[in-house]
Amino acid sequence: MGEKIQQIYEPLNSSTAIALVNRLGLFPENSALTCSEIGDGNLNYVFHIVDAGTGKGIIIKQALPYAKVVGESWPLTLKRAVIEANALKIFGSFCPELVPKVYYSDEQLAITVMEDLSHLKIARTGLIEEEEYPLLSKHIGQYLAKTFFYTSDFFLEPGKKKDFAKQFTNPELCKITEDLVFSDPFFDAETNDFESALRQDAETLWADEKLKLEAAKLKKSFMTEQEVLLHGDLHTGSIFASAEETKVIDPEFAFYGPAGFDLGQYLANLIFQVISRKGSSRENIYAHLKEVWETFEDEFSRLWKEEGKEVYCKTQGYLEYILEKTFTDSLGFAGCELIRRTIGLAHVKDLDSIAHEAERIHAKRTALQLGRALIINRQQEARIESLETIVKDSLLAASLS
Ligand SMILES: Nc1ncnc2c1ncn2[C@@H]1O[C@H](COP(=O)(O)OP(=O)(O)O)[C@@H](O)[C@H]1O
Ligand SMILES: CSC[C@H]1O[C@H](OP(=O)(O)O)[C@H](O)[C@@H]1O
Repeated sequence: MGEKIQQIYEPLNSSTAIALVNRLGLFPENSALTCSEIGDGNLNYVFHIVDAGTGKGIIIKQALPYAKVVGESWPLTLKRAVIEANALKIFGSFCPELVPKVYYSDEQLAITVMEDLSHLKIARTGLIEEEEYPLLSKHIGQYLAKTFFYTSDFFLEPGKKKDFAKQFTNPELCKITEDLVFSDPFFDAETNDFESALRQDAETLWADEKLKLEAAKLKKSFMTEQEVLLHGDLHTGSIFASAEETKVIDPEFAFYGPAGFDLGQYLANLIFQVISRKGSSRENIYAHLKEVWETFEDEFSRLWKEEGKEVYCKTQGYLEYILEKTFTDSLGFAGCELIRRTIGLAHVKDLDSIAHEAERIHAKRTALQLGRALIINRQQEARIESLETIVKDSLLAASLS
């Protein structure tokens, strides 16, 4: 790889992106390079540079000094790029087959140059098209188990873990989640975004003190429990997939937080598929819900038994306590994600793309009811089988209402 090039920040365009990869020597000299900006996320630029001769590509992701989805009125730290590059490197060291390779990163330019995954499809898009991903949830279960275990106090020397926690202090991006996931959807906040047909449902939710107390507890957990290095935004739009491969991208929200958060976001985004699908095609998603938890549980338990360094790892019942806490928390976090993506800022295509208005509103109402049920009942539903039951009960209740 070429030497480090000192830069001052400027947003790239196609020609400066090509000039950059040439300076870095990432393609053979005189390659015929083309570049297009393909970013479809809320926050950043993504440049896809392809060598027309070989078809080989590379990705440059660049943070903008503001949130792209809102514009310059929402300034946002460029430091998220260095957080993302470092998180990709750390997660890639635990599960190289599940994370894109980082070729180069530059804090000043706020860029990460990484492996081109264009041969894969964003899992959300593929799931909406009802493509089957037989290995997706097994891979995500393994990813969650390894990133959880190897960044936790069960494996790391306590000083090293605290160094990591300091390195991944990410206050501005955490604040986005604190507001958009844990606060705004539970109040009549300006950022909320929903169709007028859902106003009554939103108002009922804002008046629900029992629900708000539980949301407050989950927010506190998110803000105070430094258990593991989280991805921080593990929805199905942050995962590339095919029938054989899975790659987790976009960890710019990475920070030390409660272990159940990533799992909860993944579960919730699968649940959007249960809600938006009809009939027997839901079964495939129920299988994913079970698979991700069971793989996580098996792999995490194996790592704990074989490599656990914490003195209490051999104490009867401690592993079971940690697993139960993680699962229970994940249900609560999943509930917040379901509510947030339905009436808060930054929706999901799974629901928004339902063309028929009455069906779409019905699906969104179901997501709200299910989100509430998961948050309120998370302590009583400590088994994976109960998750399928609670989802099925909510679908049934919604169809009767
Ligand atoms: N490594 C990659 N290879 C190919 N395409 C990518 C890669 N990373 C991102 N993309 C494309 O860019 C889009 C936005 O990337 P993402 O990291 O999610 O950005 P944001 O942080 O703005 O959400 C993805 O949905 C995908 O289409
Ligand atoms: C104004 S940020 C909203 C939303 O955007 C992020 O998603 P992504 O980077 O995957 O597009 C994250 O989920 C934030 O909550």
